Amino acid sequence: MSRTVEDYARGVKEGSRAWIARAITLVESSRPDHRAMAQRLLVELAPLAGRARRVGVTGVPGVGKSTFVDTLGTLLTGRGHRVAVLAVDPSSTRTGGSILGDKTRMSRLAADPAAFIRPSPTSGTLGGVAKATREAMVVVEAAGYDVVLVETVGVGQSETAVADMVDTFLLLALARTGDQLQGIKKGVLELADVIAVNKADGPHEPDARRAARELAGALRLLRSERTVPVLTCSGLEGAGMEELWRQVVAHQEAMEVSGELSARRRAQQVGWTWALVTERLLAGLRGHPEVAAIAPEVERLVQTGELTPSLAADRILDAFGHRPA
Ligand SMILES: Nc1nc2c(ncn2[C@@H]2O[C@H](COP(=O)(O)OP(=O)(O)OP(=O)(O)O)[C@@H](O)[C@H]2O)c(=O)[nH]1
Repeated sequence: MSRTVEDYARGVKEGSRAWIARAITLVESSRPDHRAMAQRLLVELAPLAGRARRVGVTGVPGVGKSTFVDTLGTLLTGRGHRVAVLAVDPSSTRTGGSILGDKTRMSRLAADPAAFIRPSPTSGTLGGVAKATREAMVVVEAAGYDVVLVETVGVGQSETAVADMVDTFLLLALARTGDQLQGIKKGVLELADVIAVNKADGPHEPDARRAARELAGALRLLRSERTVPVLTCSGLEGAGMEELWRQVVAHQEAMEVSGELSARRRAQQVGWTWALVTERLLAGLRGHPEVAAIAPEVERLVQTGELTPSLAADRILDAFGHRPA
């Protein structure tokens, strides 16, 4: 018997883990009939979504994201929250396997009935992966998860994609000797709402504190318009985690008071709409038979220098039938 949108909606609303997982698989699917069902499901679930704290977590591989999310998530479920962990890992589309959101690396949370972990979708472009994660967020929120942690690793534009879907963007950093900003992309620093130097434990603690001070100083020069809290924490031992969550909540409460939170979410929805338009236009262009028919020859002519890239672009857009004025 085939599943109906009503089956999915009922299962998700009841908080059934199996139905939540199936619903996310549905929104990840690129099959046209699945896509149509997924959109109907999302319309059904949307009124129940939007009440969670949405937090992005980024940091270079090795910074300890899995351990951190495991500890933070466990702290929060211990306080009665229901925590969903999602991930955006565009590299998984190439390797076919997502490390982010891997349950075996979040052993406590994986066994926690108040938590739901979903690894990154592994098909499509960053745009496609981000779309699926955004829609998965609607599913988990409708199912009653009131904290959504979205993990990402700094590949390509993935941090921007995640910052565009959360309320608070948290950057995990490591204490390094010398230039503390080395290895952290400037663009990521600009996106961060809260920064924590992780692995501040044992013999590393003084280094981590020093790194946090230096980072805070550097940020004041970089971003004079608002102060970003720079803390230290240990995902492994738990030190600093409560204070870190307090700062995340403080960031969101300040935004709620100023009206910025709803403005941010509205702007994200509009930005998201245009991202979808771009994504679909590009997919339409690539799949267009006349474009496909001339593309190899146009590319050859560009390579031999017989056609300039600009004239080549005109030809491709002509074939698509959408040459801009
Ligand atoms: N001392 C210390 N080590 C940590 C801490 N958190 C993680 N580690 C260690 O750092 C290594 C990497 O940790 P993971 O949690 O797997 O994180 P990751 O490599 O960033 O992996 P991703 O989840 O892909 O980001 C492991 O050997 C952990 O034991 C911490 O707070 N303190």
